[in-house]
Amino acid sequence: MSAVVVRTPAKVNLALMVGPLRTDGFHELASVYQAVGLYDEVAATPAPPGEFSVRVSGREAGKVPLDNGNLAIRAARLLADHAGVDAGVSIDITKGIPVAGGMAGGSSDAAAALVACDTLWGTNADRSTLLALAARLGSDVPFCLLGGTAIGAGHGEIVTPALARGSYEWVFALDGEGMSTPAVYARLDRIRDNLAVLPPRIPEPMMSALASGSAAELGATLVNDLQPAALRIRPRLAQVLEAGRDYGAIGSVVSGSGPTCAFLARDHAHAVDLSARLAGTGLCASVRRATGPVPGARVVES
Ligand SMILES: C[C@](O)(CO)[C@H](O)COP(=O)(O)OP(=O)(O)OC[C@H]1O[C@@H](n2ccc(N)nc2=O)[C@H](O)[C@@H]1O
Ligand SMILES: Nc1ncnc2c1ncn2[C@@H]1O[C@H](COP(=O)(O)OP(=O)(O)OP(=O)(O)O)[C@@H](O)[C@H]1O
Repeated sequence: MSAVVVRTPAKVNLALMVGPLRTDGFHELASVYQAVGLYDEVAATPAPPGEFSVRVSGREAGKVPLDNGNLAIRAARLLADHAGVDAGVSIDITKGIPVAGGMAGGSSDAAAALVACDTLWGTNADRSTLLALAARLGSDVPFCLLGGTAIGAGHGEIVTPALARGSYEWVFALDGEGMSTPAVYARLDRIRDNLAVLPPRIPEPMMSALASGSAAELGATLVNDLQPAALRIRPRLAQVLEAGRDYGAIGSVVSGSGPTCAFLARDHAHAVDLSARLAGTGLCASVRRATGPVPGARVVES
């Protein structure tokens, strides 16, 4: 068989409510994820049994590990072990998702590699098996399989599609320098300073906004408990958020663990205007536009 190509999206957390630190090192979460149209492409071609390799091209390719630290390789090995196949694969990733930007780039590649290798090897794993394998690879990986708009529970790995209408116009301000997810969670713990933390809950107004499909309502309810921690680590992000609000964004929030800042625009024309104005501030490394929700990791060619 020739290459299996999978297209896989970035995510933004519309709500990221962080509960107590658990004994396994994860925080209990209540999250609303949305998949947005910034994509990586993951191509899998056959390789001799036991040989797993990865090449990376595209934006920020130099920042991505090429060894077993690459989440796509780990996903391929996990599926081979689970399915009991003596297989190998050569993986080519074309990055379009910011690296270490809080948009689940590596997680999305892991989801894509599961889907690509499952097709390449004919292992025919069912949806629940793929979701369970995804959960072992990282908290965001199951959502990257699912796509759309979904609720995340547990440490983010238990995903359920959300009742959501509408299509939303996003503008993302990228920072040149990535941020470490564990460091941002650790900073939040320091800010909280052992004060009692309630179980996380998704704010009801956000679910109503999604059910109604109103961008203005959704924009007003964007929330991220990690944002204060991300701003302490990277204070310049506060200026980026302020600039977006000044230019009329109807919602603004740090994406996941940051440093990408996400802005909701009123409509397409406003998104074009907002992205040009943000780029003009010189406060961010680059600016990208995307719509959401979009589907999760999908085979586009085989
Ligand atoms: C910030 C988010 O992107 C929001 O969706 C996710 O919570 C992070 O998901 P991820 O990058 O897939 O993270 P994982 O690889 O599962 O975990 C990396 C590290 O982040 C911290 N972590 C992650 C998820 C969670 N619920 N609590 C945590 O404290 C832990 O230190 C963990 O060791
Ligand atoms: N396929 C991959 N693509 C990008 N980074 C990867 C990949 N595999 C492993 N990594 C490593 O993971 C780190 C985090 O990168 P990633 O792009 O997944 O961050 P993120 O978008 O902030 O993640 P999240 O939003 O899930 O917390 C990178 O610094 C890199 O070392």
